[in-house]
Amino acid sequence: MLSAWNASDVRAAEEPLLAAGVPLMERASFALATHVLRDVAARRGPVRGARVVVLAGAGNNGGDALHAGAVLAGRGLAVTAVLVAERFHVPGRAALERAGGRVVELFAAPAVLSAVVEEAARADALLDGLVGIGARGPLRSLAGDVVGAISGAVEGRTALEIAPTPSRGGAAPWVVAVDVPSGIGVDDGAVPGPVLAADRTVTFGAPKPGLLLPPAAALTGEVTVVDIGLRLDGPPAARQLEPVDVARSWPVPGPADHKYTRGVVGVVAGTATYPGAAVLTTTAAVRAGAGMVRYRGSEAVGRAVLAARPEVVTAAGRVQSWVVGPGVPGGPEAAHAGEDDGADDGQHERGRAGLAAAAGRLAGTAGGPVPAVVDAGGLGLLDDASPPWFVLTPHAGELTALLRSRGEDVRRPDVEAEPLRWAGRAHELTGATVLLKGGVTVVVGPGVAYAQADGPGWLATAGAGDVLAGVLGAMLAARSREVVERPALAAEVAAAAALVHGRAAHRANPGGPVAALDVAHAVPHEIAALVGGR
Ligand SMILES: NC(=O)C1=CN([C@@H]2O[C@H](COP(=O)(O)OP(=O)(O)OC[C@H]3O[C@@H](n4cnc5c(N)ncnc54)[C@H](O)[C@@H]3O)[C@@H](O)[C@H]2O)[C@@H](O)CC1
Ligand SMILES: [K+]
Repeated sequence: MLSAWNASDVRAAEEPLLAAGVPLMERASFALATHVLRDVAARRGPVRGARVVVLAGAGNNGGDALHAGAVLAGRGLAVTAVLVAERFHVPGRAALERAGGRVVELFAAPAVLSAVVEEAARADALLDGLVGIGARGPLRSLAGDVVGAISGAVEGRTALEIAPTPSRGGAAPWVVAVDVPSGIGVDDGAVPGPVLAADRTVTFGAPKPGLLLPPAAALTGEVTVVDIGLRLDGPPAARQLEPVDVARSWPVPGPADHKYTRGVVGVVAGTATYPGAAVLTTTAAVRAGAGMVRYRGSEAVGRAVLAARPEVVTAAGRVQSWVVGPGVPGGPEAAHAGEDDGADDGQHERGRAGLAAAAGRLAGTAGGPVPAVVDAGGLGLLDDASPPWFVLTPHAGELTALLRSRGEDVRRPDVEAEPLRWAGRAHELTGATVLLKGGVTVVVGPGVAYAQADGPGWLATAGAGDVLAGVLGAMLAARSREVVERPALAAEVAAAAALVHGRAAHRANPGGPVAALDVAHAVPHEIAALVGGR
């Protein structure tokens, strides 16, 4: 698992070490230079004579970059450091000059900006050391100008574009972000202004949340964490599950298991007009290893489900997790406006009953509360307060509607600009765990947040969300009681489902388009690969 800490926690961890004279900057800058050398060697062959431009800001981030530049100059690379602020890291500059590096005082002669941009565009490597964890807001003054101008000039790179893959060839410089790409929201992943998209981010001590969270996560390139000896003890601000975490916690059945110990998923999804969502959700739940899948929606849809998946049963009975809402019309706004016009095929009533059972509020149900996945039309069926073992799975549009229905003045672009903040707000307002779907999936539960970037862009296709709901339903059913008892566990399971779903999409058709049903069919193979490696 990757754990990310906020800037203030990293600073607090640095303080005692700095007070004790531990050479943190030497450690950081030496490791940074080592990674730059390795990358330049891999791309260019000989490193001697390779051209490096170092963008250095006023603080210690600039210090790291200048000291790394000094190491590179000492190895025979041609290093030019560009100082954007009158205040600069004095020992860093001195080290660089001693090693034979050249310094351009852009702050003293802003007119040389175009020459700087030209040199940067022709460089083999570009180090972005403008600001690190001391950044406040969008890049200002010359730092902003230089990033805007270089982004415009460097082939195929705009300030806000998705980071190119490390295999990107051509003449463009290899961009290495020092600690973080300068100008991102270090704690929240915001991109409030120009940011130079990096090919690699070398981050010190621990990942920062902004490296994992969208939208900034798209600008980091490969993230390399350098251990400089910091001890971070408190809870991380954001986490990212890795395959090994999911493999370790996957409930592999033993000889004593039967379908009820493995978990029964109850599904209310689809309508007679749109039965596909029900087929996808139930198929995914079956494929993800549910002990049993009960389709509890309308009869007409049930026939389509049974035709596709004869393993599914439609009779009432014990359920260990509910999946309510995929392919059911009506979201939060429709429900708020009292629009329940019958086009839902009676699914709203069935969904409400499922959610009431899951909340433990249905008279006469044995077994107590169980987890629930609440998707699409199910989101409009929620009560004012939900338990944390309900996992809401909106995309940005649905989350916006949910928030607006609860009095927040927010629009979709706001949610897209700050997904963690708004998923967190929805968690606060509803009490439920919130999984916000997107290129990077953000999950917020009580005291925990996850950011999962496991799937290809191809996964943005109709039906993919229905498959995720089914996979998550099966995973929640397998750990039903535990999820109800441990408030933060639903978020971990939801993040794990996002990982399995994303990796199954890669597996379904590596590098190419994927269809939702193919993703569902790839799920068992992905699970086998995961648990086979543990
Ligand atoms: N404390 C230490 O000794 C260590 C610090 N490290 C490095 O130091 C960095 C943090 O250093 P600092 O605390 O000096 O802060 P930064 O270097 O991140 O930035 C602070 C400086 O940038 C300017 N600035 C802030 N926001 C700006 C904006 N939006 N536009 C333009 N300029 C802006 C400020 O005027 C300030 O002078 C880390 O990210 C890391 O790279 C590492 O070397 C590890 C050890
Ligand atoms: K930086």
